[in-house]
Formats: sequence, C-alpha cells, structure tokens
Amino acid sequence: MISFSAVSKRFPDGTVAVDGLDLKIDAGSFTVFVGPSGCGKTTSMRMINRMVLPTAGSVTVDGRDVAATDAVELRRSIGYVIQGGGLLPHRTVVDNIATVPVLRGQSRRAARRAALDVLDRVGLDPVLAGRYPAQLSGGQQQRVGVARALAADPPILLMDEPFSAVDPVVRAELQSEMQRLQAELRKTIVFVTHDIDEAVRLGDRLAVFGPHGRLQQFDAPNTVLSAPATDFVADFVGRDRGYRGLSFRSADSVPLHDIRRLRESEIPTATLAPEEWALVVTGAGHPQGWIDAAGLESVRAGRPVAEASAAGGSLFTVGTDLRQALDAAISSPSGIGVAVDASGTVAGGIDAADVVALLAEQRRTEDRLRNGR
Ligand SMILES: Nc1ncnc2c1ncn2[C@@H]1O[C@H](COP(=O)(O)OP(=O)(O)OP(=O)(O)O)[C@@H](O)[C@H]1O
Repeated sequence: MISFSAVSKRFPDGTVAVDGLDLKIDAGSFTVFVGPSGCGKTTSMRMINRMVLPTAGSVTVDGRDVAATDAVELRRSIGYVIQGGGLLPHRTVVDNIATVPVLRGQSRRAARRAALDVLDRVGLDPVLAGRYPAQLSGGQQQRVGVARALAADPPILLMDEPFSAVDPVVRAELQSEMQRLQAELRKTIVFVTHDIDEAVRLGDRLAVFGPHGRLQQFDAPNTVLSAPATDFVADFVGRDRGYRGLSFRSADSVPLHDIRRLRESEIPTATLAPEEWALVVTGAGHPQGWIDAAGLESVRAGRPVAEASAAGGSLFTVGTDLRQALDAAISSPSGIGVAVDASGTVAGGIDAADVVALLAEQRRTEDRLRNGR
C-alpha cells in the first residue's frame, strides 16, 4: 500500500504544489490522479519514487517511509512511464527494454529473451525488437515505454500522462491494452492525466486534484460522476457527467428488437417501404451497413453494396453498458442501434427511447432504495 499523510510540498521559490494530502492507495488498485494543469498531480506522484521529497508529512510504501529509503533501492520496485516512453534513442527496442534487468546483473542474453516476452505482452510485434525508437510510431514508442517499465516486474507502476502525445484512436487502443494488462498483472498503478474520460475509463479510484494542490475527492469513478464532492469537481467532470456515468450502468435489460436483415444475395429481389431501413449482413451475420429503398435501386443499377449503403454507427456488444447502447442507437443512420454478440453477429436492434426509459427506471429504483422504500 502507498500512503500519503499530511503531505505538502513547497518549492524553494515559494510555490505550494501540494497542500495537506492524505491518501491511501491499495495494493493492486489502479488509481488515477486527475485534475487540470498545475494542480500538483505530477509532484504528488514523484513523491512516491522519491524524485521529489515532501516538505511536510510523509509518504510510505508498504509501511516504509520513502524519505528514509535509498532512492535506487526504492525505484527497483517502482516502474516509471512518461509521455513518449522516455526511450534511449541510440539503443534498439530490445536493448531499451533490457536496460534495467542488465543493470541489475542479469546476463544480456537472458534480459533480451525476457524483453521479447514483454514486447509480446504489450501487443508489439517481435520484428520491431531490432529497430531504434525513431523508427517507431508514437503509439509503438509508448508501448515500448510500458514494456520497459514492466521488464523488471515491479509491483508498482507510475505513469505520468503516458498517452497524451498520441492521436485519439491510438490513445483508445493504448487504454484498452492497459486495461487488459492490468486485469492480467494486478500491479499497483498510479496514473496521472488531465483527461477525465481517460481517468473514468481506466481508474478503480480517482483522486481529483484542484487549485493550490488540494485533493478534492478520492472515490470510485462512478461516485465522482454521480456525486461530485465539491463545486470544483462538478465543474471539472462537466455537464456531460450524466452521459459518462452511463458507462457504469448495466444494459442487460435493454430490449432487443427484430431488425430487417438482408444478405447481399437477397438485394436483387428485396423491397423496402419508404423510410424503411435494412441492415446488410455477411454470411456469418456480421453487420455491414444500412440500406434503404434508394440504396437497393442503386445496387440494382450496378453500384457496389459498400457504396450504396450507409456505414453503421458504433455497435453495442450485448452485456456491456448503457453508454454503448445509447451511442449505438444515436449514431446509427437508421435510428436503430445494432446489438451484436461477443462473436460480432447481429443480435438485434436497440431503440434510444428504450435506453432512456431503462435509465429512468434504474434511477427510480435507486431513489427508492436510498429512501428505504
Ligand atoms: N521544481 C519546481 N519548482 C517550482 N515550482 C514547481 C516545480 N515543479 C512544479 N512546480 C509548480 O508546482 C505546481 C504543481 O505542478 P505539477 O507539475 O505537480 O502539476 P500537475 O498537476 O502535474 O500539472 P501538469 O499536468 O501541467 O504537469 C505548478 O504550479 C508548478 O508550476
């Protein structure tokens, strides 16, 4: 466990970066320090691996006061990942990953072999092992940065805005990868970000920092969204917190409606009423796109199906949450969200009005439980 008690940090120029921080971080948890720029997240994180020493209070890791622990020894058990990966530019990927194990006395050969395993673990092709950092994409560099921190298998991982420099699509991939890795590794992770969406997606617990380095709230993401502790937190999580909160709600009882499905082979003889849409599916029943009567006509006139149909919106995978269900319904060109099972086969259609009705019903039940009725 990592514990902050009454921790403050005043820099020599008088800046108070952290003020009276009390926080207990459980072993094996994923804790996100989130808040706007300059509110002390990075300074707080760096007090865990002794890159910064507190001016008041104490930070302990597994009961040992960090200030009284040798920095080199301490950092053996704490991996550190920064934006861009922080890779050594003149070393290959495999040697970057093997650096710390070699410094600790592992043979270069054994360290390289282990590095290849870690590379695979973070979803990178082993053919990249011989490349230099400049020959990788931003997302790949970031994955190597994670691999390097994991190579020494530390129980604690500190990650400082690791995914901020990559584009949103790659960022979402890295976030999923991180979720998968954490489910497998169960490290104690402390992750700094200013992005509330990223925080909500990754964290088991969010520590929301505010002005003057003061902690505003330390709670599960769902609680931060549904019951912000201060006006500052309410403002920071934003007006769409209700929408974000949907990702914590079960969509198990959203009704699935029948939807009209067409295989490509059926298009030549199919008819659709005006305003009616059909979902074009593959032989395996996977969705391809929506088509209407005008689309059918144009296919019959020789246009490829892919061009004559409207690409579907996002998909709702049965068993996931209300946010996915609502996203699927409102992003679909036909107004009907496409639900698929785990294998990607169409399971039915979702109506946005049903999602909203289910949300209202869940809230009513919660209110009743709260009021003891
Ligand atoms: N070495 C230093 N000397 C003086 N002031 C510092 C030093 N390091 C950080 N600060 C100040 O301390 C405050 C907190 O900085 P910190 O980097 O911890 O914030 P942050 O929340 O991580 O912000 P960001 O996301 O922008 O990095 C800021 O006002 C910053 O300017």
